Amino acid sequence: MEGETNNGSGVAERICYITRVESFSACHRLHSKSLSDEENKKIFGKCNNPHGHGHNYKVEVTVRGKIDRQTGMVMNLTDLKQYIEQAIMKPLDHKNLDKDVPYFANVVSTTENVAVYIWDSLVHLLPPNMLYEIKVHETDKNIVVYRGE
Ligand SMILES: Nc1nc2c(c(=O)[nH]1)N=C([C@H](O)[C@H](O)COP(=O)(O)OP(=O)(O)OP(=O)(O)O)CN2
Ligand SMILES: [Zn+2]
Repeated sequence: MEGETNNGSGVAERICYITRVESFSACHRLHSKSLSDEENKKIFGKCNNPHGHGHNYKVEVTVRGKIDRQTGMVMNLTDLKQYIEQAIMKPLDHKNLDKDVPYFANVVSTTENVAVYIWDSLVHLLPPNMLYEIKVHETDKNIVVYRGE
């Protein structure tokens, strides 16, 4: 059957995807240091406002793996919650992304780059090859997916 692998003992193993959702609030300004003020204004428009603006971001973290026969879990969602706390909530929640998060000092705080930041932070905490996808909702209408490519 599709999605099954064999663990060598003839017993089929099932691959499953599990997702945990968290929300954080942050402000930012879209501004590139490698562009002139005029170019920034032209490209980013209202999002280049010098005083910034805020979002209630929603992040979906998806992990892929085998369902462990003994525990019935791909991984314990309580553990995933703690990794998310460490990699997303502590550094980003109620922060000015551009000023409080060193990563964004020279990286434009687009949702694409927020997704990459979250991937790079989480991938080191999770067991190897388990992180599958980061989906960031900047607004209800603007959604970015990053799969580590
Ligand atoms: N490729 C990207 N484009 C834009 C990003 C981004 O991260 N990646 N971000 C923004 C702004 O940060 C902005 O805050 C988006 O706001 P806005 O366009 O107002 O959001 P909505 O589309 O949800 O609002 P409506 O006005 O209701 O359409 C811009 N571009
Ligand atoms: Zn924005």
